Amino acid sequence: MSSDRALIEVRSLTVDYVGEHSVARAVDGIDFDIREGEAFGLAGESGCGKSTVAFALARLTRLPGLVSGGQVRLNGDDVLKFDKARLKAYRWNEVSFVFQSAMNALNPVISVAEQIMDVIETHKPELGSDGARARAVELLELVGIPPARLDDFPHQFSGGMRQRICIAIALALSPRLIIMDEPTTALDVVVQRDIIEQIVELKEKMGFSVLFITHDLGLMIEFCDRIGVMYSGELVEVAPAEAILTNPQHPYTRALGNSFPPLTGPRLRMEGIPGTPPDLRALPPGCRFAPRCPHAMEICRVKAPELRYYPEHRSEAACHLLN
Ligand SMILES: Nc1ncnc2c1ncn2[C@@H]1O[C@H](COP(=O)(O)OP(=O)(O)OP(=O)(O)O)[C@@H](O)[C@H]1O
Repeated sequence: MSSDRALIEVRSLTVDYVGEHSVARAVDGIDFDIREGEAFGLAGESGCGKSTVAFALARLTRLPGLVSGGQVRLNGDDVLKFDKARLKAYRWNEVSFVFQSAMNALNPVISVAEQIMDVIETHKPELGSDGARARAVELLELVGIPPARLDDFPHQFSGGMRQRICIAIALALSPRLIIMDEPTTALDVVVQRDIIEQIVELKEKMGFSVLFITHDLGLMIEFCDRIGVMYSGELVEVAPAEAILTNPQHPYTRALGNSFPPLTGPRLRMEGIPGTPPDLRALPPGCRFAPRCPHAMEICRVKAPELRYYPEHRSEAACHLLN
């Protein structure tokens, strides 16, 4: 169950990719909260900045990427200002990650036991080797892998099982937030769904929050409590998943929804979104979606709309049409 209390508060987060001759602002001053126990999804077309946000939250931004402004607050402390020692405690203990390629990051010549225990022993040396092994057994059971396989090597597992092992490692220190960036994209649809259902179950049982990124909007709507829709480095709508599905406010959210197959009902012909997102180095004035928006008005081309809360729709949206 998610609460109304914020676990992570993102404020005016800005991330640039610095080139020799230009700067691309991949994330431009975004604000959102991830609440305790909630699954928060980030949606949007490829290149809109989702992974850049995930990396910034985890303090994993690397050059040419540069967090150039804003805050990521955990219990009021700014994660972006953590020193090395605090960062060590933050990673794995408070936040952990499962990326699409995570399963390939497992070392093929080191047993699963050692790889799980390594994370535990590094961060909780007081448990000792026996304690770490007992925890590893517990974790494998949690993600549905028979503990008898603890001493096997990654190559002896299927892709789906390797990804479950990565989830077990991410859960090892009972973090409060797990960042999942396309965690199941490389897997077949049935395995994807199994794994996501298991994550939901674990989330309910253990109470952690999830930041979930996937190209599969249907899966996101099913799995997430709230969804933030990004376009061109900005959040254009933040709302409960159900509202994103049934009552989207921003024309981009609507267009995104129409470009995905429906969760249920007859198969319809999908409409792609005409046009392409703007070049981050040459953004249009006004609303960034205006050049592609079927409803664009004069004001949209000159004045950028602000993200505002519309209680009647339970949605925050940035669109002049709503004013
Ligand atoms: N290392 C980099 N150097 C320069 N630009 C980058 C770099 N990484 C990402 N970008 C740019 O930043 C923008 C945001 O990229 P990001 O990967 O965060 O988007 P995304 O929404 O996660 O996309 P996808 O769904 O394809 O993963 C894109 O325009 C991308 O080209």
